[in-house]
Amino acid sequence: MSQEKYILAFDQGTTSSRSIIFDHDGKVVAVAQKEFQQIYPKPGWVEHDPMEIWSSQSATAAEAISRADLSSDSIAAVGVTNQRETTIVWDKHTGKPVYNAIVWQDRRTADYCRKLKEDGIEAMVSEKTGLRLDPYFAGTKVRWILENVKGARAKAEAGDLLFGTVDSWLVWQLTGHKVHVTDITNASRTLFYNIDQDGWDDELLELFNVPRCMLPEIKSCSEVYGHVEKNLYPGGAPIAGIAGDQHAALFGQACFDPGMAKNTYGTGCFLLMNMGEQPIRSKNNLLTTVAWRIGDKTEYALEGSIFIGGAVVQWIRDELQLVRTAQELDELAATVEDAGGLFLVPAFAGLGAPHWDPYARGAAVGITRGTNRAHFCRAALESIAFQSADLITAMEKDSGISLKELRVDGGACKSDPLLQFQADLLQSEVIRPKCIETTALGAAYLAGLAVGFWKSRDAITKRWEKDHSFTPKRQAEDMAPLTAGWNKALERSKNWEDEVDE
Ligand SMILES: Nc1ncnc2c1ncn2[C@@H]1O[C@H](COP(=O)(O)OP(=O)(O)O)[C@@H](O)[C@H]1O
Ligand SMILES: O=P(O)(O)OC[C@H](O)CO
Repeated sequence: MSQEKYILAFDQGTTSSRSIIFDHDGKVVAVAQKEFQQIYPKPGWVEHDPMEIWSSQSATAAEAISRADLSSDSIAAVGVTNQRETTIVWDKHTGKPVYNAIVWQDRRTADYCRKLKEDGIEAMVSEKTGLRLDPYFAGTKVRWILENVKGARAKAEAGDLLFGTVDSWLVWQLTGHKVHVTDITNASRTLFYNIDQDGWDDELLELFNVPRCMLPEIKSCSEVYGHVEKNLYPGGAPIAGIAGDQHAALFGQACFDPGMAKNTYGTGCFLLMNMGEQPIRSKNNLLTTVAWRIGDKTEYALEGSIFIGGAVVQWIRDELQLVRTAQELDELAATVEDAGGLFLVPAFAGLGAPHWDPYARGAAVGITRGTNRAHFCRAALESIAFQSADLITAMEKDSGISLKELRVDGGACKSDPLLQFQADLLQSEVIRPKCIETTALGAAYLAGLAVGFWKSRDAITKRWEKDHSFTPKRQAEDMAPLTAGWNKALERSKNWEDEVDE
């Protein structure tokens, strides 16, 4: 067994839990991954079982440690990164969740958000939080649980229930129900966090009718929060880094200077641009979010969030069953030059930035007698790139920066046809790094910095390595009609559902 030290990152994503062990060079030593059940109780609703989130995550930790043939004491620190906004409420005495986790994609609070908007509340909420009144964020989900789960409100008010995003839930479990914390990036996605005053906001808590005593303590992204219980893996290791997955990916991509941006092509797509030490407000329907806090220094980012990215590939594979694997979809998409006039708008969970329409639903338009399987595959990949390009247009307007290069990561960035089309649409360079597990890597770096495993950000910048660069092959004027077609298709998908609540 090795005597060297390593960092273990817990990457709790929307569709799977992963544990990845990194060495001092930031190289992957072992990976273990476990998918878990997606629960769709009604159209527009998405839930996870919090106990399965925990059991899948802890099982992968044990498996990764065993695959690398390490003992728990070889782990210098643990970093935690997570699907954000997904909301869990549990009983602090029994440790049992009072309801399933309500997932970030869940639209059940759309009508409530609409009512608040009609009451003219959104400007106040956006001003305080940098977010929007959209079912995406945790706040209205917590309220839904308190309103709809029998006995929950009374228990919450008596101080018997705790709320947490997935990071809080994992740390609570890892520490044997002792530590109830969150980090500032996850806090900044709740609708309870005041971005200027840097703390939970009483006016917002009152608006959503959520007792303050349920909330976790807000911490930085890189410090020791507690230690893993002895009977768990890796027993005794310090938990020393926490960040929401998109913030961790920005860190893992070494986007440390203002203007540097990354796009993660996972279940959804999330584009973040480092904005430095000022929380710049978007005028183009993006979000202002905390990039990270290390020590006393907080840095901010502008974010564009797309709800369905790589998930459209899964949909083609699992629901339409046009292909057996994502790789087959890439290969088939590469057999045609274009989508033959087909546009697919995967608004399955409404539209996120920059449209923010929880009532939008998926649309496929431009179908002709000649439309075939390959066109569907190609249109699916193109839809991911079109949505991302919409974010970049908004971000360039907000930041005044014309993006010269985009760093990419996440499962779907393995797709060459997707990244080539993205470069053509953006007319800029799209760069895939050697390590595309940048989310886990970012969490590992945050944990490693806290315990002195790595000394500085320079050490991280030096370790970032390019794998492949996609440069535009088509002219801007060739792409313009495609963008026009996409915009027409988008309009067809908007404002489709009338009601989302029960
Ligand atoms: N070769 C590929 N081409 C296109 N999409 C892919 C490919 N491989 C994986 N994906 C997509 O990547 C997504 C998974 O990425 P991942 O970063 O693991 O997601 P998450 O962290 O959101 O669970 C899936 O939606 C899958 O369809
Ligand atoms: O699980 P992912 O990687 O799709 O990320 C989900 C996001 O954090 C939701 O905001």
